[in-house]
Amino acid sequence: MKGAAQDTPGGKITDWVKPGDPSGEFKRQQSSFRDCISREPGARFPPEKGRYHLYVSYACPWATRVLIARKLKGLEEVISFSSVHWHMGPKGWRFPTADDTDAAGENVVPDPVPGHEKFTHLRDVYFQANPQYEGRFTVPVLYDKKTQTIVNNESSEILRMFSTEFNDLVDEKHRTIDFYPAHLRAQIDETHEWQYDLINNGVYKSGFATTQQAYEKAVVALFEALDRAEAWLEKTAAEGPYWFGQTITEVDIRLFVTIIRFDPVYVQHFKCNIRDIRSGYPALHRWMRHLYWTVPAFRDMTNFLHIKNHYTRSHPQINPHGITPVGPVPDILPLDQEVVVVGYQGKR
Ligand SMILES: N[C@@H](CCC(=O)N[C@@H](CS)C(=O)NCC(=O)O)C(=O)O
Repeated sequence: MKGAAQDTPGGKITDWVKPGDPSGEFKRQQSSFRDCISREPGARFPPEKGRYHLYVSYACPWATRVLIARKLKGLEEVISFSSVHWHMGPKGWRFPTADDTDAAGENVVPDPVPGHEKFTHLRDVYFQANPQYEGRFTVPVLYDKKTQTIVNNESSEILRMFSTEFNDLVDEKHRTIDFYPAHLRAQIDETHEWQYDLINNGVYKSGFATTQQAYEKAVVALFEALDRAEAWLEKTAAEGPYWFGQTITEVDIRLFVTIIRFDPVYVQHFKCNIRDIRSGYPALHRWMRHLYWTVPAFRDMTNFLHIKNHYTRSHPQINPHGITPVGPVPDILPLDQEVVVVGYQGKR
């Protein structure tokens, strides 16, 4: 049986750093399913109401990117979704059961796709799509119910598909929303380049490092990138409230999901503690709270219960007893509550 002798075909699920790799550095694998839903005539996966299902975890920042986009684009009736349980065990993400009472949230349900009644773990979906699959069983997964396969499991690509490919199926108001508008593409690409590696993935590189050197390299680079983000938001505050002025773009969505997890989880669990957001980065803090408190898609798709429990109880190599810290209290401050800034003077 698949996975009987080991957690994944490549090793244990908690092997975030390859065993024996002396660098101690976390290296993220490439996503494997890279097909696209496309409006082009004759496309293998055309946009169609009710055809696709999105598997996510509320805990996961990559998955939350596409959940936010789905809602902002008014795709609730077009693409169904469900969330796995927040706990990731030796077999990876599992579907909640009727006995689970500790994972409240919209659509936190057993696999709802017809024909999947016996599926207990997300890995079952991966093996249905490819019985020889050898990669990690990650969320998000965009699944095609019609051909019973995975279309794509790379959040940045799913996010982009949601922005444009379903426009014929949504109303006028949502059709004009474009997270990757032509006039900003070059700037968006350039911003993704440093934010992905240093911030979105930087928190993981910091937290999963198994040598002091690998950790320090990642955490220092992460905070330099946060300084850069802070400087940009400070400089452009008058044009805001979003990263590029008046329009929500991919950059807001992709950066938000990391920054919202920062104080509740990354500061302590991933040792990203040179500063925190609330007392160290006033402009980022304001930008994040504005999105959370004034744009419902951001707030509705943020589930702190799943976020805090997942990280602290699914990484025994970091937190062997699985104790979830109570603070910070609250998880996010109110919109109008400014904090006296400590530490941040533009340099460490
Ligand atoms: N490149 C992927 C990364 C997704 C990813 O790493 N998801 C994590 C959760 S935050 C996951 O499912 N990990 C399970 C595993 O690696 O076993 C994307 O952006 O879609």
